Amino acid sequence: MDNQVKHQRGVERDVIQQPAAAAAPFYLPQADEVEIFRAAYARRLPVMLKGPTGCGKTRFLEHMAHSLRRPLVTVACHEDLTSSDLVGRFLLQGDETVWQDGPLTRAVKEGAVCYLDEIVEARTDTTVVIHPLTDHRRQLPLDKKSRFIEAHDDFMLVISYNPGYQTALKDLKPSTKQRFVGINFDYPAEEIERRIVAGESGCRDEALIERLVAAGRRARALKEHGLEEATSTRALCYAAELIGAGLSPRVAARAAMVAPITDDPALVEALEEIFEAHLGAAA
Ligand SMILES: Nc1ncnc2c1ncn2[C@@H]1O[C@H](COP(=O)(O)OP(=O)(O)OP(=O)(O)O)[C@@H](O)[C@H]1O
Repeated sequence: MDNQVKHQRGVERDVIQQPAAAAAPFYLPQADEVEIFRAAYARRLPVMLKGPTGCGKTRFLEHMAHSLRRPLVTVACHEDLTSSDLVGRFLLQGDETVWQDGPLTRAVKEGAVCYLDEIVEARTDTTVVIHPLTDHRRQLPLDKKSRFIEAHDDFMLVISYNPGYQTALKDLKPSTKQRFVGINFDYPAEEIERRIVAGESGCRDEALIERLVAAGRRARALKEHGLEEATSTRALCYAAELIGAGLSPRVAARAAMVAPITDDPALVEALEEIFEAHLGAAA
């Protein structure tokens, strides 16, 4: 992707996406998320995208950043991520010590949308640096340089939060959560999910899409019966892609929606039964 520049130093896997002239990434709205996001952006309020894995949060933000013509800086947060990874640090270059901005600092300076994906995973000191950015101050503290920087007028902070993943030990503090406008996401309604799967995979066989999505949705219900991870819209899109690449629907469903999520023999059997009922025998 030539509109993406990967920065490997400072923080792993943060990605800057410049708004390309091409069409916005395909995104089908589920409810009023586009209106809420636009209103929040108009007032530069920080936003929290809440919802389970693979339900469209990242795609939504890519779409919104593109339509608002803002660059998008994405940081996949992880348990070793510290505030210095976000803000920046002094690095030794030859005999010199030079300051290198982290992805959050770059976004604050350039007026980008900064997406901290699963910030709850990061070290708690990261929430300290985002607090002054989320209120009227719109400032980023650079402790190591003993100063604050003012956010660019167009800067916006967005975090994601998966309510299913939190534990008593690992959760955002209420005082952090209430600094954000929350937008709820879930797996889309069936008709919308069919259109997403068809749109993403390019599959024109409506009957097949209908059966595949119906099967995925039944499999999703097994989350209530011990499946750790629900069958996501992403997994359904993968299955449709595999079918497009020549696999039989059953084999594609197994590869995209069974193997990655469970090894439990009883659950595998239950999933296989669902896919056989909807998609026929494996070829
Ligand atoms: N409303 C939608 N419109 C278009 N595509 C969608 C939509 N929802 C989901 N998808 C498809 O599902 C895939 C996964 O969505 P996405 O990566 O946005 O999920 P996510 O909620 O950010 O997941 P995670 O929490 O795991 O990061 C997308 O790449 C896209 O193919």
